[in-house]
Amino acid sequence: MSHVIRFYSVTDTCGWCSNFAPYPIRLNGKTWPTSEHYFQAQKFAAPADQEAVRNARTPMLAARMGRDRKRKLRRDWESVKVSVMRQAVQAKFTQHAQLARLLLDTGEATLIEHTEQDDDWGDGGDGHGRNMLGRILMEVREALSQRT
Ligand SMILES: Nc1c(N[C@@H]2O[C@H](COP(=O)(O)O)[C@@H](O)[C@H]2O)[nH]c(=O)[nH]c1=O
Repeated sequence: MSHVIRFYSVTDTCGWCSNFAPYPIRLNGKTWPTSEHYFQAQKFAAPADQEAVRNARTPMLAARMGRDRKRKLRRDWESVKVSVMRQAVQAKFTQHAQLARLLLDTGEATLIEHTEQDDDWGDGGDGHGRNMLGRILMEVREALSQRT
């Protein structure tokens, strides 16, 4: 029977689903300490701003910098953010074989980022959220399962 997996904190069950999990990715010719660093840095057009986020000591600090509107958000962010997240998550799971295995081992389970903090990437705590991160993880799982 298919089941539901709710994740959020890196230390919880399926914490490796979180973008804060410590798995570096290579993208755009650089190494990013976590998929969160990459995602947050892409909010900015200025290379110096991107680099500052890439160098953040923790994913939480990267998220804080990415959310700080003292840096100038790129104008098209709302229209590109889902593809940026897809790119980050895809890189994470194709560049770490052990993560690809863990994701495939979730089978047909529904993956849900469960948090009251976020009703866009997460479920909003009570299921009203869009769960975009969970959906992208399931898309990436589907793509991995079709690889030969
Ligand atoms: N909102 C949230 C987390 N959610 C994560 O934040 C990222 C999206 O960031 P943004 O689009 O800037 O809100 C994405 O990786 C999502 O999974 N995490 C956390 O520790 N704390 C938070 O409050």
